[in-house]
Amino acid sequence: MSFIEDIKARAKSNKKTIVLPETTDIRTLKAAHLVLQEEIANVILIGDAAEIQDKAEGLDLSQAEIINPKTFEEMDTYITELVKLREKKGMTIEKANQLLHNDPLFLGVMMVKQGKADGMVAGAINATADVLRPSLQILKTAPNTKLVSAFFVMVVPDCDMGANGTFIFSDAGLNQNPNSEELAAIAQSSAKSFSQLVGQEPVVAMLSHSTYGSAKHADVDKVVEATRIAKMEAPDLKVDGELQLDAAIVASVGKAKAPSSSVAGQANVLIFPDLDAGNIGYKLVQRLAKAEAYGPITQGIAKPVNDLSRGCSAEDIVGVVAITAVQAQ
Ligand SMILES: CC(C)(COP(=O)(O)OP(=O)(O)OC[C@H]1O[C@@H](n2cnc3c(N)ncnc32)[C@H](O)[C@@H]1OP(=O)(O)O)[C@@H](O)C(=O)NCCC(=O)NCCS
Ligand SMILES: CC(=O)OP(=O)(O)O
Repeated sequence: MSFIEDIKARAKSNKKTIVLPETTDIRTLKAAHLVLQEEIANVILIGDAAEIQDKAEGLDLSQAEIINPKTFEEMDTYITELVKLREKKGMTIEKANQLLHNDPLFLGVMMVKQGKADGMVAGAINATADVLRPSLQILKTAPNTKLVSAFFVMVVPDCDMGANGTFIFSDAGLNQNPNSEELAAIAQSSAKSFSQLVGQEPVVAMLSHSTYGSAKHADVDKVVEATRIAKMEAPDLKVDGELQLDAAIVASVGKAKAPSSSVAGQANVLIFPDLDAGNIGYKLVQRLAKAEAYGPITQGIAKPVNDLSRGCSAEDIVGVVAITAVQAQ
């Protein structure tokens, strides 16, 4: 069974409700149709029912719950709750009323907060910052978590590296220039996400342009320190660095460049030194190696809200919905 078939089967076995706020986007409506047809999750769509049906011509959305902000009966409660949550940050009844009526991303996140939905997926037409900011502000980090970060599950065709071609690339979506402590936290969260989603032992490489001291620079020092912290905080985790990408995933190169490392050549969780590297890296592998790329999936957030690339397909959205449903179980 492929990675995504396994995730879909797990989602079906304990069905959750996922809200999709971007209903002016046809890929989102196609994805909703497929999610309902494959019985992966229950779906809530935000918008005007007549407009959605019009746009979704030929698609069967009869099983979706459509919520129009203008007529949503719980709106007053949501406004009061949002004010309570963000009063200290300047939220007023007027602002909450404005946001919840006019910004489906805020209404979707509040549905997750209030337990009406188990998770949200958006980002097909909104930039990552706009998708993640409401969830960071309203849902906050999960207990015992320092930092929310975002990863991609990459499934590379015809590849015997990683877990038979499956990898986590992290952080590829959220933290722009993580320091050593933050990189160590991203490594530990990503290892847990790999175990949860892929079901195999994580082998974590802290990536750099240097392997075991082959280059000298402050950027290298940051990764060396992050590796030290990750090893100290998670002594049972297979984690090593600093490693170049080839030393991390190609057995023969790993042996040549870092012969004493038990991670080199075996890594399936790749921790990038900053968001430039992570975001460019995942897009290179997706576009040139034709890998499936699911994400950005968030980790460390109190309830699952996941993002998409604006370049996503309807099938990508279905995959992220299934992953979100599994995270919610
Ligand atoms: C996500 C992002 C918008 C957060 O930015 P920000 O400037 O910190 O946003 P805000 O200051 O409005 O912070 C919102 C809240 O989230 C919290 N927060 C921000 N980043 C966080 C993180 N990584 N983990 C946990 N909480 C975080 C802040 O503490 C703040 O909480 P508060 O309002 O209760 O005090 C920003 O990190 C970003 O733009 N990242 C890059 C996204 C991107 O473009 N990716 C490339 C494409 S995938
Ligand atoms: C994840 C990502 O890069 O998102 P977008 O392509 O929408 O900027």
